[in-house]
Amino acid sequence: MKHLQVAVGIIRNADKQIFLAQRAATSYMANKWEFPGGKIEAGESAEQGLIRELLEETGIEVTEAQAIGEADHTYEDLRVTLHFFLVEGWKGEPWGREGQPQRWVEQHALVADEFPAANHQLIARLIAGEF
Ligand SMILES: Nc1nc2c([nH]c(=O)n2[C@H]2C[C@H](O)[C@@H](COP(=O)(O)OP(=O)(O)OP(=O)(O)O)O2)c(=O)[nH]1
Ligand SMILES: [Mg+2]
Repeated sequence: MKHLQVAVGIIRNADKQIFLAQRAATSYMANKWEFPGGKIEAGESAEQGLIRELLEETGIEVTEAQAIGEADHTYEDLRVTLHFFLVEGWKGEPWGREGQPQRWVEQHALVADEFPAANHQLIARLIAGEF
């Protein structure tokens, strides 16, 4: 089975709102909301992948990122390991650079069911205010 290493950015502003993007209608797990990010390439660290993906997908230049854990999950035909980073410092203003719908959500108002299953445990910890 294919196994992807994925860097994921929880972009959080001073009002404790988190930036979300919606997956394309044609993608795997279509229309789910997600934290921006993507596949870590060969030779890249997780943090390097994060920085590259957030620039590609949201236009920001990450200046502060803290690793807050990993989640391993197997979907029907795909295994993913998500490397989560809390991003609280950046240059620019995030936007859906690849045309994806976007929104800011209060950390405590996140809804786990809007996300892929691999995110559910982390969403619960965010709602509980662990970070
Ligand atoms: N970006 C992101 N991916 C997630 C999350 N949760 C989750 O299960 N995934 C899965 C979906 C994908 O199968 C996998 C890789 O993400 P991706 O599709 O964004 O990869 P990418 O940006 O490199 O995509 P592409 O260049 O191939 O279009 O991780 C999440 O919160 N954010
Ligand atoms: Mg992506």
